[in-house]
Amino acid sequence: MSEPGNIGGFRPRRYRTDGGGPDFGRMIEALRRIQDGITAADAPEGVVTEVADMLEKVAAAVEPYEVDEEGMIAGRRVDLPGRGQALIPPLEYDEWDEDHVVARCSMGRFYLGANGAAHGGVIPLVFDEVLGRLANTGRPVSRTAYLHVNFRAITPIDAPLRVTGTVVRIEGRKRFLTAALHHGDTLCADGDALFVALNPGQP
Ligand SMILES: CCCCC/C=C\C/C=C\C/C=C\C/C=C\CCCC(=O)SCCNC(=O)CCNC(=O)[C@H](O)C(C)(C)COP(=O)(O)OP(=O)(O)OC[C@H]1O[C@@H](n2cnc3c(N)ncnc32)[C@H](O)[C@@H]1OP(=O)(O)O
Repeated sequence: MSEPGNIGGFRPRRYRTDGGGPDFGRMIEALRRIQDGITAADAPEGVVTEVADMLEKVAAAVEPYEVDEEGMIAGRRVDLPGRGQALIPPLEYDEWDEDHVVARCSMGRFYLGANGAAHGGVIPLVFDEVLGRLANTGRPVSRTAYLHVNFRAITPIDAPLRVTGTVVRIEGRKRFLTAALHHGDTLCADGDALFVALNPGQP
């Protein structure tokens, strides 16, 4: 299923149209490979130097095109895995409505904590992303007031994971949601969150 086109009143900016245009998704996919590849590598000195030179050239190529937040593409391409923001693991959504969401993802070496387990910080990131978008689906924009996470079992990297999110109840501006992360039948983590709808003018 493709991701919904209008979330919480935000119209995602689509840089590439059917008529062509820059392939932003390909660039972010390459960046994700770089993140995973560099994290996993123990390369010889010549390769490290060569890669550092290339990355400095990459940085110099994009820096002249810096725009303010309104003009940004990363994080706004809701049709791309992880919204085209390389911090967020590449989430693919299978089910989505105003009450629940089911998504898949796999976390590469970039997200490794230790001993094959994902870093504990990435799981709240995934929950905040999935629940934040669910909380804002068909509703005015809200922000996370709290997000409580229970780590039930290690979350393996390079393995298929399933993320579910549910809207439990809504009380005025307050939206209470729960999330779960599974690897097969194993519950790796669950959590509950409060999102509060923003008042006019609230950042
Ligand atoms: C989110 C915008 C993204 C924009 C991106 C643009 C385009 C991209 C396209 C699509 C993307 C779509 C979605 C984005 C995906 C993920 C979103 C992630 C969301 C976040 O990652 S966002 C960052 C982290 N987040 C913050 O940066 C919040 C900092 N914070 C505050 O901004 C305020 O703190 C606020 C607004 C939360 C509340 O402040 P406030 O002044 O408006 O309201 P107040 O304090 O009166 O609370 C009202 C009632 O909530 C209760 N309450 C409040 N806090 C509580 C707590 N902790 N525990 C228990 N109860 C609590 C009170 O007790 C009261 O309850 P009652 O009414 O019953 O008394």
